[in-house]
Amino acid sequence: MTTILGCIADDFTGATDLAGLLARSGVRVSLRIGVPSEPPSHTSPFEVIALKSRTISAVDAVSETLEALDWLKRAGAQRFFWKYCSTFDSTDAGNIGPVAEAIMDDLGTEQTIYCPAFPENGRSIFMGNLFVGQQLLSESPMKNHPLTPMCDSNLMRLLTPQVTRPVGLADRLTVAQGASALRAKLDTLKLEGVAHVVVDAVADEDLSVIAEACRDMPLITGGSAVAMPLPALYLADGTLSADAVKRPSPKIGKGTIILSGSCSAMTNIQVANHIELGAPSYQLDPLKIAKTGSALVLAWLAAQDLTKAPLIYATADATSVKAAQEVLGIAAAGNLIEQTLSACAVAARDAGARRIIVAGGETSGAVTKALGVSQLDIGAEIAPGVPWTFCVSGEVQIALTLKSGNFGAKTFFADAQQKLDTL
Ligand SMILES: Nc1ncnc2c1ncn2[C@@H]1O[C@H](COP(=O)(O)OP(=O)(O)OP(=O)(O)O)[C@@H](O)[C@H]1O
Ligand SMILES: O=C(O)[C@@H](O)C(=O)CO
Repeated sequence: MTTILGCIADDFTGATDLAGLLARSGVRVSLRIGVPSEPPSHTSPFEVIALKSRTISAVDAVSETLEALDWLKRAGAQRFFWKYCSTFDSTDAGNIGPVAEAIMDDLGTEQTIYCPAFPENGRSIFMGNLFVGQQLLSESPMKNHPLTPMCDSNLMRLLTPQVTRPVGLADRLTVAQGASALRAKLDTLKLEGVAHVVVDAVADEDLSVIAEACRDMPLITGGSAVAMPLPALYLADGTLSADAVKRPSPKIGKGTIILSGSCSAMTNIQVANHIELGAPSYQLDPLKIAKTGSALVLAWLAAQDLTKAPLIYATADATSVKAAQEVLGIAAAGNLIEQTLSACAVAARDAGARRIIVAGGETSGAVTKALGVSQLDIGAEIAPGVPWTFCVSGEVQIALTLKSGNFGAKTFFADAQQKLDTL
């Protein structure tokens, strides 16, 4: 089936988040891990390519994104979506702007929008400032993120140094007037030479207005939520045929492993809750692993009953993370954890785990690569932006969920298992 919307995400949990929100409409969504080496075949109307480009150099991020764009064009897509984090995570060098400009240049389009708002998960934008719940981004726990600490909340200020063309704002007062008013504002800004427009949104109704106003733009950029209304719009006008429905979920065995490399505030709560509920757990300490390697945790894992959903986690508070980073370096500490959790994922699968729950975007990127997964079918959502996915790893069918650091309820790990039992 021809691809209607080609999507590129800068991390793996972000990709499943986007795919899950698109799949809410009931349409088939396919997620590719990295740019497929094969030319497009058996494609879905919505294709999402997951990159791990959030924290790599802008030059590399641009080159990987353009490769993904080329594959999606060959799949038939004429409209594209560039997905980054709902908390606008980027390093000081910043990949979001350079990637957007490279896609715009390739498509020959003069303007795009930036809307990371995800109201269901507490991310809203007002007068260009991004909020997490009631806090400004820079005052939220995102200020302590291990890889991309966010110390400014103003999206225009964050974006301007990342791009070469002018940045502007379509504020909530315009969005509240509806799609025609927003389109008119975008046209005015375009005449003024504004290529990059941050668009305010504080509620799902705003996202519907934005999607309607921007649905024909060659490129939309943002968090997953602004893409959510698009399938219904494409179904309504016949761009998408009604037979593009999702496949039923396969039955998956009970063996489960939970791997958490996220240090977000929410994951810390979820890990604590799962331990309180009595699940077997093993805490990874980067400083110890640097000295002794992963043999100890692998031995612990080999002795576990996988039907009890054991949890292996590096999740820690900001002070412990900083202490490890000071000794090992930020990237090295992260890599060490990612490699260890990846080795645990493969060992657990080989020992019979068929349900693999991963917390953290970078962590998910590493684990998915180690599992050799290349394509995922998107199933039911466990929490907003976190779907179960189904894929083949090492010739066995597994269910995999990749949880964004801050997503999911306190009981997410139990919720995930229950959800699969009810499918
Ligand atoms: N105890 C620790 N000390 C130092 N670094 C750690 C520790 N635990 C995890 N890390 C690293 O911190 C990073 C966390 O990033 P990751 O993207 O996985 O989670 P997240 O940012 O919470 O998730 P998301 O990107 O989905 O919001 C990873 O590179 C991980 O290896
Ligand atoms: O948008 C979000 O918050 C998530 O999908 C994400 O990108 C986490 O890495």
